[in-house]
Amino acid sequence: MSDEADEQGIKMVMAIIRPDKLSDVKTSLAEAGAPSLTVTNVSGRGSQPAKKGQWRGEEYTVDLHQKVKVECVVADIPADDVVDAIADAAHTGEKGDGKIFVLPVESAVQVRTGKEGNPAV
Ligand SMILES: Nc1ncnc2c1ncn2[C@@H]1O[C@H](COP(=O)(O)OP(=O)(O)OP(=O)(O)O)[C@@H](O)[C@H]1O
Repeated sequence: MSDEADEQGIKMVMAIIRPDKLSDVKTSLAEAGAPSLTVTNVSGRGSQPAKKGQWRGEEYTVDLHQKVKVECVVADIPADDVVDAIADAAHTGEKGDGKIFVLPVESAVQVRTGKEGNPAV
């Protein structure tokens, strides 16, 4: 474990990314040594402009965009490394690339073994 990871405790890196970047992000996380993750389909709003459409002559606005939420909890790997891995893989430079948040995690339990804390992650 690196000194940085030793001091950080358990962190959750939560990223909202483009769905079509999920595959690259998974590869990047595995290469960074953080292959475990949870993925959820979400919709959300940032600065990405709303989309206008028409249905049966009526105009409608879609202000929520389809995104993917990736949650990755780490203890032995610096959260910064995980953030970099996701940011590199998810970047296009266009509006709507998403955001990454880092949250402290109070505790963790591995259900199968009953291990707690860092070893559970
Ligand atoms: N402050 C926030 N709180 C919660 N979710 C957010 C927040 N900002 C962005 N998101 C989520 O991230 C998704 C992508 O955001 P988006 O990339 O549009 O953010 P932005 O940084 O405001 O804009 P851009 O990268 O286009 O300049 C949103 O659809 C939303 O799900």
